[in-house]
Amino acid sequence: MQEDRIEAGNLMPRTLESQITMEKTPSYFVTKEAPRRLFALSRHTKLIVVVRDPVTRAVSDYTQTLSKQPGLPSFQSLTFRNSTTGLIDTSWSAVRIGIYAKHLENWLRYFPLSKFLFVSGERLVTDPAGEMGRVQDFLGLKRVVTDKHFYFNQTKGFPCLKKPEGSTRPRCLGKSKGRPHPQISPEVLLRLREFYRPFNMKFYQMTGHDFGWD
Ligand SMILES: Nc1ncnc2c1ncn2[C@@H]1O[C@H](COP(=O)(O)OS(=O)(=O)O)[C@@H](OP(=O)(O)O)[C@H]1O
Repeated sequence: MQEDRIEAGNLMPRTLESQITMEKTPSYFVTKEAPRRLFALSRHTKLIVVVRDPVTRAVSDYTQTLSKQPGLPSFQSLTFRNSTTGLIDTSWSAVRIGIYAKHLENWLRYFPLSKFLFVSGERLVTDPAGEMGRVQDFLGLKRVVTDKHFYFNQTKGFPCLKKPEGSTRPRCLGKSKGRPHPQISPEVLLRLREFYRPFNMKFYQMTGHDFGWD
């Protein structure tokens, strides 16, 4: 389905001169054929990628799958191909997706770096208005969304919108965003952190931006 959407440009809504069409599919970033297909469809497309610490991302991904499949094996058993040697299972999608440098390499074969904006998932939580400012600048929009639009909701533990479009009431993201994560042994997290370090360094180098994950 997702691939059909990208391939069949005519399925995208028609856009007036004054409008921007946006499409959000997280899996495009990690889909091998996506850059080629998007390039064929529209080589002038601007690309926004939200990235967070790949270790936390893996745990978040696992938490999401666990909520749908309660009988899922432990995070630890899925992380390691061989627990004695500590060999990481890079075929597990929760691990593979966080190797951002590899995915970006695939995209850079078609799109120059100037077409990308990398949004920090961490800063999106600590400074949503700041990150949204960067997004609006990148898209060539007036800075309409500012800190006036956000407040920190203590119960949710995340920033929420004071007054979303078409509503008079504040709104937080849904229950599936910002769920508590299961406790994972510090040794497993450390091993994963070591695994990602060289890929993170490469990613910082490629993007010219240190995301501070180490
Ligand atoms: N404002 C606000 N409210 C709630 N959650 C927030 C917010 N900003 C960022 N986040 C983080 O977004 C994470 C979920 O986003 P995903 O990338 O998994 O979403 S998506 O399913 O790919 O669309 C989600 O991850 P988890 O904490 O693991 O649930 C959040 O940490």
